[in-house]
Amino acid sequence: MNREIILASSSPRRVELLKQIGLPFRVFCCEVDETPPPGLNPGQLVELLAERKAAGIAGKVDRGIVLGADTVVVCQGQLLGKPLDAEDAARMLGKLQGGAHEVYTGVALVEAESGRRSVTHEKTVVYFRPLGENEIRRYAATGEPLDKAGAYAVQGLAAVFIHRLEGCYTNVVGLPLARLAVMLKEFGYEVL
Ligand SMILES: Cc1cn([C@H]2C[C@H](O)[C@@H](COP(=O)(O)OP(=O)(O)OP(=O)(O)O)O2)c(=O)[nH]c1=O
Repeated sequence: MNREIILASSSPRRVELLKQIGLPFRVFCCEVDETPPPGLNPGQLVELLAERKAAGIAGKVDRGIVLGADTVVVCQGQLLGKPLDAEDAARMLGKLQGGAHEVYTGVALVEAESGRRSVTHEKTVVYFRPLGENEIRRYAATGEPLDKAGAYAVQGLAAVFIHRLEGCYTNVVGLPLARLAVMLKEFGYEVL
């Protein structure tokens, strides 16, 4: 029988993605220190933060598989987290428009009983069409960008900005589901 999955995330997008594949799970999240040590590349950074989130909860529960994740956007070598406000969102979107950028999501599984861990990340390349200043300003004013890495939601209104994507779509939303299924299988957990 499959063990309980505990999602160590406050992200409603990750909740929706897990529901999409019919996994029974509960949410248990706590604040973790998201300040990274210097010198990490984006893949190492998202893995570290995903692992911190999962390990923090695994220490608080008796049993189950704890899932942590973290998403960042990288544009021309620069890391874009969540925007501070609409103005910051417009600045980020100005960088993203008319070109390609990468979205990295780190995924960590920690088995509470044994402490066994599996950590990895996935990268997707996203292409924005050129955007006008008014379009950027109006999108920033919708509020959609505010809690999203890189100041956009591919699953929302920003779908009209994205003309091409290389790699896993759900990775951009915040959790690479195909990768997750493979990781869970290593823990003896069958999604199907
Ligand atoms: C690029 C992109 C990001 N995002 C979201 C996914 C993540 O929820 C968020 C990045 O922030 P994260 O720090 O990865 O996650 P979170 O703060 O929402 O939740 P928690 O730390 O509790 O796990 O941006 C989208 O929803 N759509 C997109 O297209």
